[in-house]
Amino acid sequence: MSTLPHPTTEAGAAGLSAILADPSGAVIALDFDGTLSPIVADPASARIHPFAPAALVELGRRTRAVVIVTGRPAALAISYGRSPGGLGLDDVPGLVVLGQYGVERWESDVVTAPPPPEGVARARRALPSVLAALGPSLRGVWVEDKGRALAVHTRRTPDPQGSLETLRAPLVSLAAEHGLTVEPGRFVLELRPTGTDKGDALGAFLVEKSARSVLFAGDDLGDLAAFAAVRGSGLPGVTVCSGSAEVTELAKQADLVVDGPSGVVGLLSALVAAIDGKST
Ligand SMILES: O=P(O)(O)OC[C@H]1O[C@H](O[C@H]2O[C@H](CO)[C@@H](O)[C@H](O)[C@H]2O)[C@H](O)[C@@H](O)[C@@H]1O
Repeated sequence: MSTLPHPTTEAGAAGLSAILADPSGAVIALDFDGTLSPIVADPASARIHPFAPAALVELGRRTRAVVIVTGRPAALAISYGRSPGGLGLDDVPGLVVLGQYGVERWESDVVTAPPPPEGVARARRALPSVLAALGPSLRGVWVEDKGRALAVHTRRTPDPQGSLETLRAPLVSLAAEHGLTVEPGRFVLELRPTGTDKGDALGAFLVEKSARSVLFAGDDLGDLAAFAAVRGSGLPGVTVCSGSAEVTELAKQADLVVDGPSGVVGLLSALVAAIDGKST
């Protein structure tokens, strides 16, 4: 028997009640890093929480849709979304991944996306000299090239927050010069195409699926747009914060705060049990 956590807001309580009363109309939407996948120092070593795929498979069988809304390339979320020797995200019935802040869509093993804007290639060429000009204080800064975006990470520098602040203004200028936007995250600043965010992606998905209710869980600043989309949809909905000491803004705006990815997985499992009438 698992216990379903209670939202602390009226809107969240109404959202959760609507999901439980009519699961076949519910969309369950989740961020990847920091929500389904514990934060690690090396982004290439990130892997989904081992119990997440099983819970999502069960939710996929009971709800309108499960969707991952992530800054990662969609195919990478699928690749990192497999538990060792177990189930993977691609086992979730009908799963859709909206990757790179909604620019890419993965569905039934096929990724669709427009070509990256030319500005990304220009920023890629200019970035090394921008970093070099900032000097040795940025030792440990690492650039993750995502094809249609460049993520500049500071987690592995001696002073991750200080390095982030040093980088902010030069990267904002570089982005502006090449028609890109800067997406701030957990010890990362991403240069990515303008024009869409997680809120646009989730909002359009809810319409596409004729959703009657929604739950969205995230952990980082880029997830605030998805929180706004839940409220802006006019549907009963629950916003969930995968809590951490690194980001506090999301918890202030969430209907429910849980303890990181393990708390999210506990919530998803309890939701399955509650839908089946088996939770406390
Ligand atoms: O939208 P998300 O699924 O949350 O992806 C956002 C970014 O997450 C990744 O970076 C974060 O997770 C890393 C692995 O745990 C961590 O090392 C890093 O400090 C975090 O910022 C990813 O590397 C980015 O590409 C994503 O856009």
